[in-house]
Amino acid sequence: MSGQYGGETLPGAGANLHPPHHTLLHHPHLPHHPQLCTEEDFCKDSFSFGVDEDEEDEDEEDMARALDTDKPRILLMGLRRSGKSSIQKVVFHKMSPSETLFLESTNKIYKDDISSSSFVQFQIWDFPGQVDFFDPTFDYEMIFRGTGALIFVIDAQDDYMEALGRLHLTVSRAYRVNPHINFEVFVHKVDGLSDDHKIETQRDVHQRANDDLTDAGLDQLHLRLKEDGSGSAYDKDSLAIIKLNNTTVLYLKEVTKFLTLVLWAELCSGVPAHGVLSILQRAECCSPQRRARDRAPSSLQRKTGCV
Ligand SMILES: Nc1nc2c(ncn2[C@@H]2O[C@H](COP(=O)(O)OP(=O)(O)OP(=O)(O)O)[C@@H](O)[C@H]2O)c(=O)[nH]1
Repeated sequence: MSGQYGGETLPGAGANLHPPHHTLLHHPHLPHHPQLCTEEDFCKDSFSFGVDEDEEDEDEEDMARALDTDKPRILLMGLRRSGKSSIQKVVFHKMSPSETLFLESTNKIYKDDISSSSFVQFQIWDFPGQVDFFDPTFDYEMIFRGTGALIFVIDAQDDYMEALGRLHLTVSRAYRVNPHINFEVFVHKVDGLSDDHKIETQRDVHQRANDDLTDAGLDQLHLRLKEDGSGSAYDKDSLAIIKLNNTTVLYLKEVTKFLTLVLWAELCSGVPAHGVLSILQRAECCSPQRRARDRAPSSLQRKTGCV
């Protein structure tokens, strides 16, 4: 892996990508939540499968607590090192892309409560690279049952055939448990690809993923990609729109050449706003009371049905 990523070259990057700790995960402008603090706090607020016995009780309690909530849940899944934790931390914790070089591999499921207000609340669950559906301590049925959206991350710089196999397994299992899950495929790490190669990769992933589903008799399940390849990666039409339920809609957009996604909303003002806080605040504009006060819907509002 190159040491350059996110526009900055880090001294020693590449030589040692995993020093023991990185800095704060909590962004001062995000509403404080006990589950969004330092790395230590963050780690405590996780649960796992296939762990040491003495950790098991605690993990089960965490799991029970996490499942016992009405908050919409987004799962981040994909192969090891595909960039799941980076997406989560850049989007929701304002970590800089270059800092993600130092992220350690996730070996537990990390759940993250995002609570911007009483109106917009949801959980992001970041999974370790290789979820073992056959591990008896991993109750995937229970997890999928309460899931609103599943984001599958694919590393575009890697050979993605294995990722496609894993995507198929994951989506077909999840769909059988809960056909209402919103599936999103993020072809990630496109910064290393030329524009043509990027579009080609996205199309190929899309085609193969849907062909696999059709072959498995799941043609009613058509996967959408974050990018449709029809225009620039930075067009606002290339937004990933994740509807978690009837009231919460997330918008994820690739805005820099290097990484990834920021939440974006122009729900009410028509003026794009970047950053998780702004979208979460703006998402509140979608409340029925607020909508009643607002004027004619923007094109994005019409597109998303959030009018
Ligand atoms: N070039 C490039 N590298 C990225 C991008 N996003 C993440 N990375 C790097 O990819 C590596 C793996 O990122 P992680 O976020 O830890 O990946 P993960 O999927 O959570 O990995 P596991 O925890 O092992 O499942 C890190 O070194 C990141 O800096 C990107 O958009 N472009």
